[in-house]
Amino acid sequence: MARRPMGGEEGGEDAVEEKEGEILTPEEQQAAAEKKKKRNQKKRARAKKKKAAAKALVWEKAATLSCGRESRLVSKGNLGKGELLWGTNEYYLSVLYTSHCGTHCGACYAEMGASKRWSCPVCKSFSLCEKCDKAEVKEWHEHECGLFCGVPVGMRQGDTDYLRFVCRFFAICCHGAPPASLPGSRLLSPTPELDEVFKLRGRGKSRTDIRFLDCLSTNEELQSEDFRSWCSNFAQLFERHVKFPAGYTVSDLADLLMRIRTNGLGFPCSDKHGTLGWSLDLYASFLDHSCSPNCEVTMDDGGKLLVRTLTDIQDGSPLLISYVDVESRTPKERRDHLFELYRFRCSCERCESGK
Ligand SMILES: C[S@@+](CC[C@H](N)C(=O)[O-])C[C@H]1O[C@@H](n2cnc3c(N)ncnc32)[C@H](O)[C@@H]1O
Repeated sequence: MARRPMGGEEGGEDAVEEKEGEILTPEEQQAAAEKKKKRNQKKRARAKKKKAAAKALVWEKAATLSCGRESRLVSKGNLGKGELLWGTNEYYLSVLYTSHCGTHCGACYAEMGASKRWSCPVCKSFSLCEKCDKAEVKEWHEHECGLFCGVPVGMRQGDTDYLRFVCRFFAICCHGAPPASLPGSRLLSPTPELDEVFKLRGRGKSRTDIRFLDCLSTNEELQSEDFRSWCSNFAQLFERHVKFPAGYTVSDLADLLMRIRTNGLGFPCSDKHGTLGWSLDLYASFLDHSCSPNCEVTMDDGGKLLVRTLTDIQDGSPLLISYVDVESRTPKERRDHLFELYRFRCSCERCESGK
């Protein structure tokens, strides 16, 4: 029987079919309405997905990754003071400081207080607030929890930031990215511009699917002998107790620990808010430091990492944040502090001019 489209463009999503020249029976009307409802649901889901993808890529509108031996983010177009450049929790791998594990939610990082709902009875290092207490989060946490509890008790005592970070990283390598309600759900998304950095830095084959971690610098020659041997001992001990992702070696892990120290971003990354923990972020970890920054990184209540401009910025200028509180320190104290924490000698304009 010939059909004609109704309600919308010919053959379009909203088309409801009816028999030509006939009045539809109530059953047919109901079936047509059902069909239309389903089509609209699909359409809305597609639009939502598209919107989420556009939102996640918002940084691309504001910045370009300039690749080379030194890589950095530079502005794309002129930017105004106070502009939000990007904000998402989907691209970072993070941990709370050990002292905050029982007081802050392990998914959104909000302080829990009375809203604390769940604490992992096995590792006792991961809690969830009422909002984030979801089955899929607990299920995914079991992967990292199993790794954490597989190492000797001595390794789990005291400060466990590095250990928890490595457990989360291994869990992602072996079991895939966390669900959307945990940070880092898009860490395994393809990032062609990072492939470019990777190639330019001559790092050979990527060790894991979280490629940006291989791109970041280790500043190995500037690390202290003590820290280098700590990294190497940690990696060897870890290997004795935990199965490594295929192709990943003890020396890859020792390098990762150095990268954490050199590139870890405290969040919220400003001394006035205090720091809850730290992360390595696929994009923000390519922001260079300046003692007179033009951007700042903070975190919102839902755990999104926000990058905002502090000044007007001209097209093609580097986007610069301050890794430490600079105003309360003399130039020498600033430089020493940066070296102590991040192992690099600051060569920003302000330091070069001795101010
Ligand atoms: C978080 S990364 C930023 C991305 C980095 N430029 C890269 O190529 O991977 C931090 C590293 O960048 C370099 N860096 C950032 N800001 C700097 C500055 N003001 N002076 C000298 N080196 C800097 C240092 O090597 C530092 O360890």
